Amino acid sequence: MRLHVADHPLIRHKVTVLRDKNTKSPTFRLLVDELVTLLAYEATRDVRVVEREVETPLTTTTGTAIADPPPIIVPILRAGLGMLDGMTRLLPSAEVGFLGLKRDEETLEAITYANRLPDDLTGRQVFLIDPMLATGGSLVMAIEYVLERGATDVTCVCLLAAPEGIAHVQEKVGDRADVSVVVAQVDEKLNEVGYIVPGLGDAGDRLYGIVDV
Ligand SMILES: O=P(O)(O)OC[C@H]1O[C@H](OP(=O)(O)OP(=O)(O)O)[C@H](O)[C@@H]1O
Ligand SMILES: O=c1cc[nH]c(=O)[nH]1
Ligand SMILES: [Mg+2]
Repeated sequence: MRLHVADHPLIRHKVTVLRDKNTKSPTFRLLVDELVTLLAYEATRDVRVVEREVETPLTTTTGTAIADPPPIIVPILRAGLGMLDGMTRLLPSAEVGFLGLKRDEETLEAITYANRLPDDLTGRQVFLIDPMLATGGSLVMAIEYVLERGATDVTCVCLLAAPEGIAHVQEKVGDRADVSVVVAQVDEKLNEVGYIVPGLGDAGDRLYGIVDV
């Protein structure tokens, strides 16, 4: 697994406002969207492309186009939905699949409750989006899900990660070079109930305002 931690003052500034417990859902949603745009720039560095001829007003030259079939973006519901618009803005030709995972807050194990993805993902490039990588259980489940269906290039885009979660993903994925994690910031640790510290709380609740769904 490859790990890329974005290190940019604008990203740090926006994450700081996200962390603030007084930041309300409308601002939180806006900031998540802006952060995805900044992170997606790095996360799409290896997006598959082909050469494409283009006629300028002066001549013909060789340019670049997103390859076909296009990548598949998979938001991990609920919180990952907050990152979807930002990703599709940069990759408008991408297809979108959905994976609903909910962490059991007692056992900290992820449970799948929804799946709207093709069974056959042979050779496809997939972008998994979820703001929080805590124990890593949810992300590992999502990565295994798409790899088992044949995906060959998986990029995970997260906002905050705990070192424990990164280690867990690393252990499960091993040295596969076609799985990468791009994250805005790596936090200090997980607390005793599996929350990222300092973190930002429950990303789904903060995005959508509903607690305990
Ligand atoms: O790394 P983990 O320990 O698995 O935790 C991270 C997961 O927890 C959050 O989702 P949650 O289960 O709260 O669902 P939600 O998006 O519906 O709030 C988050 O969006 C991740 O999917
Ligand atoms: O800190 C955490 C951990 C899991 N899920 C969240 O939304 N936040
Ligand atoms: Mg949640």
